[in-house]
Amino acid sequence: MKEMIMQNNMSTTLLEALQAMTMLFFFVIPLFFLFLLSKSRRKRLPPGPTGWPLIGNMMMMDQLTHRGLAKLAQKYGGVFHLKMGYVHKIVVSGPDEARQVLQEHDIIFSNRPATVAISYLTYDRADMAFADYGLFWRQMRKLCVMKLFSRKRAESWDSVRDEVDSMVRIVTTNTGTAVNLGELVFSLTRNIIYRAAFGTCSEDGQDEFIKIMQEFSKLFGAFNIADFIPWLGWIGKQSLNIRLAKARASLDGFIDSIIDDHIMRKKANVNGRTDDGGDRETDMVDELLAFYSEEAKVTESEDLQNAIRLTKDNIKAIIMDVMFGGTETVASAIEWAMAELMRSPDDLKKVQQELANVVGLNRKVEESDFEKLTYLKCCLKETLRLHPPIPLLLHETAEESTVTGYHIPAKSHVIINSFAIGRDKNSWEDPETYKPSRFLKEGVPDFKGGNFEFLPFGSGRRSCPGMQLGLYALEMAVAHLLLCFTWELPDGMKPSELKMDDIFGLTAPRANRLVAVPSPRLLCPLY
Ligand code: HEM
Repeated sequence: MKEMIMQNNMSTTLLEALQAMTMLFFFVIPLFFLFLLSKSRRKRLPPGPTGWPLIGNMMMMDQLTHRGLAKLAQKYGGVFHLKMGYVHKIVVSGPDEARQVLQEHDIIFSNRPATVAISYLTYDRADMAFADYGLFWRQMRKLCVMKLFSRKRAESWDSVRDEVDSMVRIVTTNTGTAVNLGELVFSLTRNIIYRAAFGTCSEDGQDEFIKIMQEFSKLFGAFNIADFIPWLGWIGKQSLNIRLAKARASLDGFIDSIIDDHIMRKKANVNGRTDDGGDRETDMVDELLAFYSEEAKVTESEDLQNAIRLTKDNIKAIIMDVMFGGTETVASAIEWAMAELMRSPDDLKKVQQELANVVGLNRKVEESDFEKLTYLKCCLKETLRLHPPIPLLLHETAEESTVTGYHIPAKSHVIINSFAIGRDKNSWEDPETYKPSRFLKEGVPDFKGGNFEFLPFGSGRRSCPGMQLGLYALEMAVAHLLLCFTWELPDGMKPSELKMDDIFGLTAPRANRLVAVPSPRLLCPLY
């Protein structure tokens, strides 16, 4: 009996062991392998700091500056990932990764991210800079490049010359005293663009317009939770909407009257002539009105006139693009160029000697002089390398893609850190040092070709359409400031004491305005 019970117990244990083994072979092990397989197949996002549930890395919001992101790139590499609420942010900080984004997969990466504020202030992306890549953007860009920024539009180039002359005149009357060069060059570029856009330089109008632009700029950068977690959009919605509506109403009030005035002149058939019958320069509003219609239209046509019709909202939005794209960028480049030279007296001496040799001290700089002003060009390139006026290029993916093997989801916000790329230690020797002579060497990257180590104007489809005009204004302004004056820092300040901090916004200008004391240098009065 005892034996029978023991035998029974043994067979039960054996049965249980068999059942356990069957479970293991047929369920647990296959499940384990399935798990491993799915893990290996799961798309691998680029590395990055671990985030919190729902908010992701939103606590790191203050690090989303060109310097903060460059620091994170040292830890996580040339492409890394952050999650801000529901939004994937992909940060590109290496030249090879930038090449993949801007060249290899450029169509996928050519959209622009737009916040609630940006969409509202650009009349639902009726402009070029914030329009997504597609037919509308393509025809709009063609129009802007051919009609607004081209070298053929001599009026814009003339306004650069005239306004540089006015600036030199102001400095001439202030020689021997400390001049706020920063303020001066900011008003120079505002005058250039304002005149190129509206054909006038009225100071009252400009003051009002600058205030409107400043409010736009603040709203573009304002934090709004709806941009990251849409269902929390009710927080602060009312006050933001009031500010947005007020800002756009001021712009409407300001530009509508200018547009109406231009339309009236066009109807009266006096376009191109002043009231007294003389020639009137055509401005950007005139150029855009040639495409005006009550309803917007865009077609595939090769012929520009059939390709696109613009409403007043389109015209207003494009004018804002030009104002934002062309003022702070050029002004901050001129101010940084002068500051770097003030801190590097040997380079300053070399450039001034070159100007004296090529131009002489008894005439103004001509456009044809620039090809011989080699060292000046090196100094400007070195400035743009260390201080790219737009330090972060903002793109968005139209569909999912990959960068260096990592998965990039559709609708990711892609930040190309041009500031970090210009200081990449694998691409540049002694990257933090201002050394213009590096550009004298053969094979050093330039921003005009397909080099991804140096991206002050971006590269590919969304690169800067105003580059030629911007460079012309930069070269003209710096060349005249250095040809016509010698410069000293105020109050006996030594070059090494000049502060070089920047601030982060749409552009990265100097944190402290550059102040310097000019002395006359020309041999005869030209101004
Ligand atoms: C030193 C001067 C300038 C610099 C460094 C500069 C730089 C840039 C950069 C980096 C971009 C973005 C590229 C990208 O997202 O990949 C850009 C775009 C743009 N820039 Fe400039 N820019 C300058 C002058 C100008 C001027 C003078 C204008 C117009 C008068 C202008 C109009 C624009 C516009 C409209 C865009 C948007 C293009 C698009 O989205 O298709 N820029 N610029």
